[in-house]
Amino acid sequence: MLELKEVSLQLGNAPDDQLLLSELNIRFPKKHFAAVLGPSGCGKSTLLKVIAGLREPTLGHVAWDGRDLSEEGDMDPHEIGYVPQFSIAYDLLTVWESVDSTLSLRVSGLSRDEREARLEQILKEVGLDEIADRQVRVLSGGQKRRLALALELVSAPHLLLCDEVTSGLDPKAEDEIAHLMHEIAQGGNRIVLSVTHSLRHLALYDSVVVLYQGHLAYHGPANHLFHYFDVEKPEELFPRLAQRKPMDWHRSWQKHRVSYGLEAQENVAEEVALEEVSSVPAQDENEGEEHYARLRKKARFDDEESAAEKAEAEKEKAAADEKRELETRKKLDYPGTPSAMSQFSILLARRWKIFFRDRGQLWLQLALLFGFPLLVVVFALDGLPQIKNPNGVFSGNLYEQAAQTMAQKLDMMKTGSLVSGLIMFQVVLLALMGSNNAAREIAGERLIFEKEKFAGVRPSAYVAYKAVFLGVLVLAQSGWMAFFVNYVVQFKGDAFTQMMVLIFVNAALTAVCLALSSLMKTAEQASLVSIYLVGFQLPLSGAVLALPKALSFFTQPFIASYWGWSGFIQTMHDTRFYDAMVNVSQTKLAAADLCFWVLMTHVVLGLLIAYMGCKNSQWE
Ligand SMILES: Nc1ncnc2c1ncn2[C@@H]1O[C@H](COP(=O)(O)OP(=O)(O)OP(=O)(O)O)[C@@H](O)[C@H]1O
Repeated sequence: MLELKEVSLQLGNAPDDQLLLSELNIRFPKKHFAAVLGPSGCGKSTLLKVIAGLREPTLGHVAWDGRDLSEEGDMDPHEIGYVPQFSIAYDLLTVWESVDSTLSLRVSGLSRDEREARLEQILKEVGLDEIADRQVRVLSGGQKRRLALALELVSAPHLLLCDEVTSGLDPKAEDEIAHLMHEIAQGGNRIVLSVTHSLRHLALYDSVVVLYQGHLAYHGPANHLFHYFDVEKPEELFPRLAQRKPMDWHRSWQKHRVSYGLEAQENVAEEVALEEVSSVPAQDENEGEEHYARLRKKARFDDEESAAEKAEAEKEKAAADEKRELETRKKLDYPGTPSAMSQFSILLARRWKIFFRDRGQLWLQLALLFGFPLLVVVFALDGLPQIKNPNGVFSGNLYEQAAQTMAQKLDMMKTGSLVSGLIMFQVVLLALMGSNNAAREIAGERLIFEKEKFAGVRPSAYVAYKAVFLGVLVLAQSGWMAFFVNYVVQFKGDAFTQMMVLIFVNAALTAVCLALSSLMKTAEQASLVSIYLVGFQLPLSGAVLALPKALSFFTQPFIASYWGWSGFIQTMHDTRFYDAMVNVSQTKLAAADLCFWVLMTHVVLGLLIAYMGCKNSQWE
């Protein structure tokens, strides 16, 4: 039994702040399919979120089987399924892969055969078994809704919350999905709540909840609905609601709930009600009450015998359902949620699959990987002989030798400037790659992640897999950049340390952009902020123009390219370019060790913030 007791939700603390839900008292028995209806913005989705534990009620509480969820903790992820309004599957995975990865992420301990049998059964149940190998991106709207339901069925939840699962579908697809939800409610011993705008399938629902501006205007059998609101056609319901104040509907329902609510259904045989319900408007309170009292009495005497038989049959069926449910649960619940390590490897394998299937992203990565180092080399071509062999041999008389020394110093200045510029160029390009790697990584799939987190995926497993996936990209990008550029240009100094510096710069920007990605609401926002961050790397590094001291004191710690550039130049400390590079830039270089420490701090802080960003909920 799901029970809402005096549930209210207010946006702020002030008395006149918007009230999204007001003193809701609703009970749903097991094996129940209920519709949540109401005009747009009346609080239907908010109600589902409160039940799901995604939003805390300001007052009142939600209880499941007598357990107060606000005091004794939310339901376990496997107990509850939530189908949100947005798509929760990756376009590039097939139907089978989507359900398979969700099952693996949510339920542990199944053998390969058991998993396959379970997958086949679920896909059959939702009618997707014929198109199991089709990619999500080519599914129709109705098929996507079926898939969303399939993803929730993997853990056989006791409570399934569906937020506008039928909206935007053509009438045939809408019919099919509504029937499917009905079957899901009947087949398992579960409660299915469906938020909907559609009044087309009222006969399918065991009960209908009508909300009006956060107030409960009705919760009872569908066949009493029109009578209660004194309307004849479904389309008259919402205009009818608008004729009274939300509080009046609330009060009216308080008065009539015993006559019209689910309690009334228990007493009044459905056929009698359907047959005899005449137009008794809700406002004619006394007449309405008497009418229903008469109906209840008649129904009790007429159907006493058949009601007893019916109750017996229902009891038997419920026991059989319970047994079947228990058997499924033995397999699905008790093994528990997979460990963080298993979730990590499932998520990582899935990410690589999507990465290699996303042709656009793959080509872009390859273009950056090979194109950027080539670009650096092109800029180095003119100065290559000097970089490779800076030592000239002087000849001639003293005057000529002095002129040669002067010319060599000028050359050295130019070469030093070129080398410093090439180092900064590499650093900035790697910063750009870092931002391209990570900016969309979390924000671009935030709602899918929120959904998976709700279903039991740990933020630690999620951030760890992102770190490893992006780490591989960083190693490939920085490793190849360092190797290729050094091979052609032949920088002096320790090549390995230079490669490490480049890896750390890329990793620092990748981690920081991942953190931004976890904090931003949309992928576009995250990309924009990350691009600004990269754009400021060059001017604020001090490599081109020396910064005012006061400014550099505040900005330098955050500018990874300064530390990368500085650290790289320090590897050439013993070469003849060093002084030239230092003189050209006029910016004080940091010690090599310090550069590594600061870059490492960027990486660690970036990942830490990404973790905290992922822990925070971002459903809105
Ligand atoms: N975090 C929030 N801040 C401000 N207003 C909010 C917030 N969450 C919900 N609301 C407001 O609460 C009201 C109810 O929103 P909700 O999404 O529950 O409505 P709904 O009945 O599901 O609407 P629809 O049928 O259009 O999806 C709306 O007016 C919405 O703007």
